[in-house]
Amino acid sequence: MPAEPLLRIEGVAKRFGPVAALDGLDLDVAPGEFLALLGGSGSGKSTLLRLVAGFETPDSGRILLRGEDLAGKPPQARDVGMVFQSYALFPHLSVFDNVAYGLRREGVARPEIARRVAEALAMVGLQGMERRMPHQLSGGQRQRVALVRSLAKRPSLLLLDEPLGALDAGLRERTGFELRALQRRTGAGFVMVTHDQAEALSLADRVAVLEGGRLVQCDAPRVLYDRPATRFVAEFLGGANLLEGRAGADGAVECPAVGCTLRLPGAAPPAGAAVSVAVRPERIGLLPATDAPRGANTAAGTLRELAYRGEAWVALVATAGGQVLRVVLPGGAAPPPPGDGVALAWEDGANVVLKE
Ligand SMILES: Nc1ncnc2c1ncn2[C@@H]1O[C@H](COP(=O)(O)OP(=O)(O)OP(=O)(O)O)[C@@H](O)[C@H]1O
Repeated sequence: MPAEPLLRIEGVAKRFGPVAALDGLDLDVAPGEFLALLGGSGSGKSTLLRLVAGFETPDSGRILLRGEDLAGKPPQARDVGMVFQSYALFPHLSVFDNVAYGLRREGVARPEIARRVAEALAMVGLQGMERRMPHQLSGGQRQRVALVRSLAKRPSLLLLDEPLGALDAGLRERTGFELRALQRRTGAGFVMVTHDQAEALSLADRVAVLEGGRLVQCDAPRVLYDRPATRFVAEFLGGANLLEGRAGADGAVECPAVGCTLRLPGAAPPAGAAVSVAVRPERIGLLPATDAPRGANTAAGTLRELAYRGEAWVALVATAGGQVLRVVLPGGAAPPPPGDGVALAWEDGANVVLKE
């Protein structure tokens, strides 16, 4: 992280009556960084964007853009653009006029407006569509117009609130890639709200996970996925299995709900300590009961449910201890039929010890 972040959020709190929408949040965004804000409904994601854009005022804390405190600065005076899920194009204005709108309001000269609009539309492959009205565009095209409209003023920070939420799955992925390319080309910092974890992981440089108005973890996608800090993050991202146990004198963790012993990577926990461990479903191998391995990180069980998803199988296995574990196998695997006895096995490195 460079010395001066593009955006710095320091201890920001915001209440709406009895609801603490944000509860003392600290977060930095580096210049040119793509940050995703991920969290469940009501976790405070939109409130955070609205505070940065200037549509709401924090109760306490500071918001700095390139070191400048934004307190008291109206939205239009901030070097910040915003894109909403609902496109929010002016229906009675052409594509050209929609993109030119903000530039005209700023008093930019006409030839410069024409140049910037053409450049903006070319960036998202919409050249030649200047005269079209919003209703003559597809959903994906409308969202691209909304995107470049918000970038026409060349803000150093772009806030995006569920920008892909209204698009269907195929278009969502393609527009996501375009968004990413656009971000790289403009060099602007992007902060995107989403509650789609796959979208956050695939597009962002870092993902900030919010829970109840607090930041629970902010890391690169791979780190967040492989090393979730808390139970919430582990469950929210990829539906990890949560195993509870107690450390023995040898450092191994007995897990009665599964009927297994866990061997942890790294330093052994003190004897008697309660330990929570996350194990990703795709890190667990599934074998016929006849090939059951012995020792740590193995469990016996019965295959309860099996679902084919094309690129993967999802299996639910009721373990000897009673807890049901979720296992994801590659689509090319040939799992046994439901009802069969199975054995599960995973490596030490798959055991991620959670802080809380
Ligand atoms: N203007 C408002 N008046 C009253 N309560 C509000 C207002 N705006 C937000 N809240 C409350 O603050 C909390 C956080 O809301 P926010 O919209 O930031 O969540 P979110 O994470 O964006 O949720 P979603 O994913 O559902 O959009 C919620 O409990 C919400 O009901």
